[in-house]
Amino acid sequence: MCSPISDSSNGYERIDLFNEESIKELSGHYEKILKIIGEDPTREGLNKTPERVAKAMQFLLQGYQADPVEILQSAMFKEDYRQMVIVKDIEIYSMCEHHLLPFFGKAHVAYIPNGTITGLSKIARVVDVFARRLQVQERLTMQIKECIQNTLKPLGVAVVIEAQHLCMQMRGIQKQHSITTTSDFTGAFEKVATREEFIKLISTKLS
Ligand SMILES: Nc1nc2c(ncn2[C@@H]2O[C@H](COP(=O)(O)OP(=O)(O)OP(=O)(O)O)[C@@H](O)[C@H]2O)c(=O)[nH]1
Ligand SMILES: [Zn+2]
Repeated sequence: MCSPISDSSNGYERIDLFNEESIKELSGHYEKILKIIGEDPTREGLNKTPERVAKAMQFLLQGYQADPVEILQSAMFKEDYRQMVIVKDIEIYSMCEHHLLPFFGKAHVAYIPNGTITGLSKIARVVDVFARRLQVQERLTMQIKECIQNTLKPLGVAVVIEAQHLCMQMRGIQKQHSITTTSDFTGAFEKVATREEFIKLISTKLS
């Protein structure tokens, strides 16, 4: 595991994004891949590519190095607000664990506090931490829900993710316009009326 670059306890800033040892090792593998696909890794356009890809992978998969529970715990405030809090249209960029190709779209997250609220940005950070790992969309949806439910202990959590999968667009079945929607709910959101209010609010566009 990489060593921390900062002592911050918010669970995200301690990520050591560009770990030299793993970049070197990854670069060696990408150089071999370039050769196997019939390229010349020494030609001008490619000679830095293995390192660039290694850094890109470290960036895209940085979520393994962050602790989402710590992120939420770093900004929890006692507050008596007991209505729905929704953070919607959180853009996600994740990587399909079957093909190592991106899937991307939006996450909508809601919770109903039970005496404790969290910083709004922390919700988006939690989404990012789980998205920046190898994933399937269903697990990503569940992990976000479970993390918020178990850490904040609200009256309920709702998560909806809408995403396009490049493995279904650029290759394989090649369906360019298909969108996958996943959702998961706990507690108060199991009540149909509450869930409908959430769905209505995430579907409404501000003018
Ligand atoms: N449920 C789920 N499936 C996913 C996700 N991302 C990719 N997949 C699917 O994972 C499946 C892997 O199926 P396989 O038959 O083992 O792989 P494949 O031969 O490459 O399949 P095709 O994509 O159909 O060509 C495919 O159906 C993908 O569409 C995801 O987030 N959730
Ligand atoms: Zn895939």
